[in-house]
Amino acid sequence: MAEPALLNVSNLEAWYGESHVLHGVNFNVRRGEVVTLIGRNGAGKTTTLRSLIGVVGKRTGASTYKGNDLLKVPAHKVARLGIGYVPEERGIFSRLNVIENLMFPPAWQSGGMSVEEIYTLFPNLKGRDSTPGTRLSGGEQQMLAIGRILRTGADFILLDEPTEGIAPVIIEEISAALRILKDRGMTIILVEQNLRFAASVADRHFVLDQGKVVDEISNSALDANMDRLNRYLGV
Ligand SMILES: Nc1ncnc2c1ncn2[C@@H]1O[C@H](COP(=O)(O)OP(=O)(O)OP(=O)(O)O)[C@@H](O)[C@H]1O
Repeated sequence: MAEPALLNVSNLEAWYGESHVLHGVNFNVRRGEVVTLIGRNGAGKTTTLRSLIGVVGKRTGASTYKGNDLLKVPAHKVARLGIGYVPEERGIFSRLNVIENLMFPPAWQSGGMSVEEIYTLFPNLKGRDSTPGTRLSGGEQQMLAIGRILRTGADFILLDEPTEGIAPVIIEEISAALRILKDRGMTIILVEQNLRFAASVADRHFVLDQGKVVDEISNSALDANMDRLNRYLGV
């Protein structure tokens, strides 16, 4: 029998105050998979990630993860389940240097990466311990934001637009790092607008439109479905 999904999101609805943003999101993620959420600006991709970790207003539906309904888990307890969130704005502290940023979150689970392993994964960070976090380039800050989460022992990573505003050469390095993490058994949900990058790491793509998942495309079928996808994206 097929292994049940690691995460099963069913009929997820979410609100910011009076504003009803998600209208019944359905998708699942298997252990060790990389899936993307793609869609136009405002489709609800970031809100879907934020709903999983409990930082929206109201949520309804269900989101089953390792036997827990995430919709019943308060935001401050989600990290203890091994879920790590890397927000689009990255959240690097300007008053802390690289190593202080890296050491900031507690290691919630055993099995997290050591600082050395993080520097092997992201060599740009090596030798930069005392550089203030915000002196790094955007791409290096993204590496630091991902590295910081890997140290906590999280094995399920929610990554919001890691390539936004980042130089192509660094995008390739992040893509290579994500493939290494996948080989190590990590499960990743990636919100992404850069289809080339998404295709370089993902197994499946879920298309969001107006607060719903309207399509699922396997990575191997991406090229054949480019016209359909571009219609969703309004390209
Ligand atoms: N804090 C908030 N308060 C009220 N409405 C919000 C808030 N954040 C987002 N929204 C609205 O919710 C909708 C979905 O936004 P969301 O950020 O999830 O979209 P997205 O698909 O991630 O797009 P983008 O790529 O632009 O971030 C949009 O209409 C947005 O204006």
